[in-house]
Amino acid sequence: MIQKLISNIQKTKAPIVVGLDPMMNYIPQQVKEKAFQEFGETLEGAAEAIWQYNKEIVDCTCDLIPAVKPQIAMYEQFGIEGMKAFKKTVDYCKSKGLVVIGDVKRGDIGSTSAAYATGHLGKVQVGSKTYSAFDEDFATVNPYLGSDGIKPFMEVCKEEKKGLFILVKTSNPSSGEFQDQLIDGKPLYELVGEKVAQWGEECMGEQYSYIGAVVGATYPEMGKVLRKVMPKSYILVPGYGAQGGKGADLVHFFNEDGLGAIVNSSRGIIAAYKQEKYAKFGAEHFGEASRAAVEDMVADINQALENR
Ligand SMILES: O=c1ccn([C@@H]2O[C@H](COP(=O)(O)O)[C@@H](O)[C@H]2O)c(=O)[nH]1
Repeated sequence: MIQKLISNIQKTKAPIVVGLDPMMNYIPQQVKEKAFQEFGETLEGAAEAIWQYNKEIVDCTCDLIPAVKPQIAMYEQFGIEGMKAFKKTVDYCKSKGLVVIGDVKRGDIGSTSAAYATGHLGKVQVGSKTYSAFDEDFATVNPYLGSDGIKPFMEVCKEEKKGLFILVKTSNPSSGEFQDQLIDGKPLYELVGEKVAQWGEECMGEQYSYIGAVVGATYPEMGKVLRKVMPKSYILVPGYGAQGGKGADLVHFFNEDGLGAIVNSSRGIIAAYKQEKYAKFGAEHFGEASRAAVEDMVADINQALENR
């Protein structure tokens, strides 16, 4: 799957991922009204609105982008109906040739991690039959329970040719409270980065490992260090746009080959129609506003890479 991600990035010349984080207040009124007319103001109605909103954004952007990152929390809050919209979104994006990164941030004791890995990346056994439940291509994983929480995910990735992005240095303002703590003079995020590089060696694709890392765009200096610590790991970089990250901050997340990083923007793309810059599209043409925001993001990052 890492090879498909790289080939999609090369084909589109867009080292970006669109975050499908469909919060209700981003969904235009006309989409919600139509869904509520059909299903009422119910969890099913909310899930239908999410699905229609995602579908329009994907239809308007899929030829420009290599991958999407649905954030499971935005679906899970609507219970089973929300999870059905999550699954429908995953399947639809895959049918459009996109790589799907499930932002699920799982990780637990070994036996529980094994079940998470089966559900999101693997196949579950039911009697004599097996089923792929959610079937994303990559999943985000929290490493802070240690190796036994990660190994079951790695095993499933090896079997299924899927991949992981392991949280190393997150983009949020308080990520340093724990992640920057020094242990024998080294910050914890660097130790986790070293571990990711080690795990990655066991899981090599042709050029890059299918065990990648998450490093926030909001910490470019740390990104520069971590790029060197994990030379063969793809870095998923959230924090562009709504959290303040810009193309110029991101050049050191990439390797000299122009590969090695994929930058996420969620609100900046899916709610672009609410920004002054894209207001001309109006809520009616929210998908076209997202398309314009994708074009601008790709140009910003590629220009920064050309000028480095
Ligand atoms: O360190 C991290 C890890 C994950 N995220 C997720 O990425 C998106 C960011 O959304 P924006 O709207 O582009 O800010 C969201 O799903 C987060 O849960 C992150 O931001 N930082």
